[in-house]
Amino acid sequence: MMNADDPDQKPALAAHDEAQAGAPAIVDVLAPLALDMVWSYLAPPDLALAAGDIVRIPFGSREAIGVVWAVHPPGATVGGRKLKTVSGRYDVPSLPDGLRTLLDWIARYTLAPRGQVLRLALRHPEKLPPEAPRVAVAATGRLPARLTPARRRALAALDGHDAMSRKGLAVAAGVSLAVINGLIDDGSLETRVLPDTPAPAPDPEFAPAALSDGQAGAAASLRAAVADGQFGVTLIEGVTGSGKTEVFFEAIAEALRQGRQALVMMPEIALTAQFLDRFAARFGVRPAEWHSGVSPRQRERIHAGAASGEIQVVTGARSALFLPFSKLGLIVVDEEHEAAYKQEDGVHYHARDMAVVRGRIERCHVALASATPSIESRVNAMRGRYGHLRLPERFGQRAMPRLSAIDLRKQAPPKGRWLSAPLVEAARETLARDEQALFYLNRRGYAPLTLCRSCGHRFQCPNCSASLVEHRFRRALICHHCGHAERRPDACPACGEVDALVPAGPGVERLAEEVAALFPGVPAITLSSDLAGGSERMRKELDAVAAGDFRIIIGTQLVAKGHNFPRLTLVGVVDADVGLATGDPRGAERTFQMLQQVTGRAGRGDAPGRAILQTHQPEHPVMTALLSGQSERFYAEEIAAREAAGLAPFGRLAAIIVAGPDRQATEAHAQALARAAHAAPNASGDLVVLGPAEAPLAIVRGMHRFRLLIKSARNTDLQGFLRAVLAATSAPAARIRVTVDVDPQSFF
Ligand SMILES: Nc1ncnc2c1ncn2[C@@H]1O[C@H](COP(=O)(O)OP(=O)(O)OP(=O)(O)O)[C@@H](O)[C@H]1O
Ligand SMILES: [Zn+2]
Repeated sequence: MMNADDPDQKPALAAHDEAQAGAPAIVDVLAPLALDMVWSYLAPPDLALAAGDIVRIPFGSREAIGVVWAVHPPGATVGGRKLKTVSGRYDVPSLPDGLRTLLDWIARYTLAPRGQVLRLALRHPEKLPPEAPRVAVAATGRLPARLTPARRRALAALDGHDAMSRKGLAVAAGVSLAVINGLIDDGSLETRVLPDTPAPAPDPEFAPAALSDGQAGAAASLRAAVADGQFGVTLIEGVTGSGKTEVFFEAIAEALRQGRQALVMMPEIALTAQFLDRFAARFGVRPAEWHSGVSPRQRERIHAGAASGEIQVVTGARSALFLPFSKLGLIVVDEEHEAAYKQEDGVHYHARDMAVVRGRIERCHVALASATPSIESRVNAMRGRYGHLRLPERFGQRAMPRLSAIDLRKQAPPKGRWLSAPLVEAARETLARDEQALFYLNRRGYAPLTLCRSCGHRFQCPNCSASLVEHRFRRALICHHCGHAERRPDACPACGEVDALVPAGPGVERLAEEVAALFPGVPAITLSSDLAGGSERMRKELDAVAAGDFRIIIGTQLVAKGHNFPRLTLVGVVDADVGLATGDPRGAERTFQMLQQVTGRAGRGDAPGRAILQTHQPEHPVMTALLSGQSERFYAEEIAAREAAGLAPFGRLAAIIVAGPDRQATEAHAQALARAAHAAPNASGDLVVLGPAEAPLAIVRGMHRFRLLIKSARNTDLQGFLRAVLAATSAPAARIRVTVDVDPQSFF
């Protein structure tokens, strides 16, 4: 794979190399290690290296992969040290300038070491076996010696076709492969190697939708923004079912007409799966799909295609942002408010925010779409920093779902049950009309807690300060934080009592049991992210739901947003209060968004929809805003509260998390950091240091966690301050890890 190893592939020497013959160029190479620095190497005399090239370098006693980050001007020397020489260059696309600028930017913003950030974009070139050639069979015109009925059918099925694959022909003719092979042996069919045809390109004129007036106005303004070819951001805020997808499709079509690429980001794989077919209906072919489940060969193709420009549209989760696009013309961030865009380990970056940064670097337009925008994007739009397009009504005169609440304090379900009588009644009516009902509960597994009735023992994770969640289907108690799993014992491990263990509270598996008992024989499906089988299986299940194969859906947040199930007319939220009392400063915003999204699944087809919230606090501002349809009021109050508290986007926040196996040593280091923070120069005088405090999830994976919060005004150099604090604190003891989280989203 390496150029340097391949005598036929010696690249031509660049002009300045020839002029400097004898004085090899010096390059700085960044390696994908959790370190901030680059290393200088000599370029091999026969290799003209450029910034972005992916190379192999001698590194200690081994070889490592790295990326040329800078090429020194000819004649430069480095400190008199004896430099090692780059071993070779990989024959894969190099990282384009825009992408390297983005990676440097992310490193500066998140404080993650540059080498660690590089890992987001660098794929280790893999040695894949050569691709099997695609072989087809074609008729030779010669009749076989013996013409059986099966052989006749096979030859007839080929009539009018140039060539077909052996398997395709066998299926088309309804014969076995042996029949086809016999015809090849007899000389009636010949095999042909098909040329490698490039993937068909999406066609912007394939099947444009007839847009509503509102959509058409929004689409025109986005098209103009894309055609303009400059950086800019637009927030597309449209109620659930308003047809935001059709609007951003027109922006994608414009990027394609301009000969530029488009990236469509979705918060999770379940959404990309459904998007593929909708895209194909509009543009004639599916877009490239990029996420962790894609095969290595496909990844390599997409990587190369993004770099060459041959792949024009990619849809994917967070990591698609780091593909080496060569002529990006549009980035769409769908469901921009989703917390899943924030990466919570390794490099703590927010993919929506970094999409805006990449858009600025690539000079392309960025469209953020949501029915329930984040407070940050909402404020940016209100202040005119972002364009703001609004679709206040559903497409096709469809009404928004009718919302009502059930006060669980007054209408509690029977003991050990979770569906109240009015909700069950509503579901019966829905099923009688041949429509679908969705029961929404954002809790995976059977029960969130297992208790001993005899002694009160609770099953806790041995590595985390968290309860074990019973998963009956997998016959295990599982920790949702570290993955620890154990068998559910017959006797209580604390008191030895047999048959005394009871599940407490519901998860979707338990809810499914209740549904089966209440609605015997009604086809139901439980959908949660535990579903085995990856994105293909997910796509099939979601298609089956959309086709109406199931009458009842029991689901977690996986089914709450983005999906379009035309026959779904009732959404029952089993526990609307989950997420309100967690101590998360974003709890209200998150709950509001989630409930708005999930209730928005109802009534998207011809029949009107309704949604029922089971709650213990119908007077909570989140519930009253939802029930009265006053999202504006909710946003106004949330924005005012954020402003008063100096939180984003009005102020800035960063967390420093210290984690270590020994509680005392960990806390001591957190305190040392706090002392350094109080002593560090605070030029603007507006920095506030809070903590250290034990994190709400005090132990995760056996590591004790302490957290400092640092608050500042919007224009303060928060990163500079954090850097100074880290530099002023002596290195932590072995095994203590310090993580910086700028703009934290999670407070556990
Ligand atoms: N112009 C159009 N012509 C035909 N059908 C349309 C059009 N616009 C939207 N629709 C249909 O309306 C439904 C809702 O559209 P879409 O899924 O784009 O909504 P959305 O705004 O993305 O909603 P959500 O925020 O809930 O995901 C879909 O079934 C879509 O096919
Ligand atoms: Zn655990």
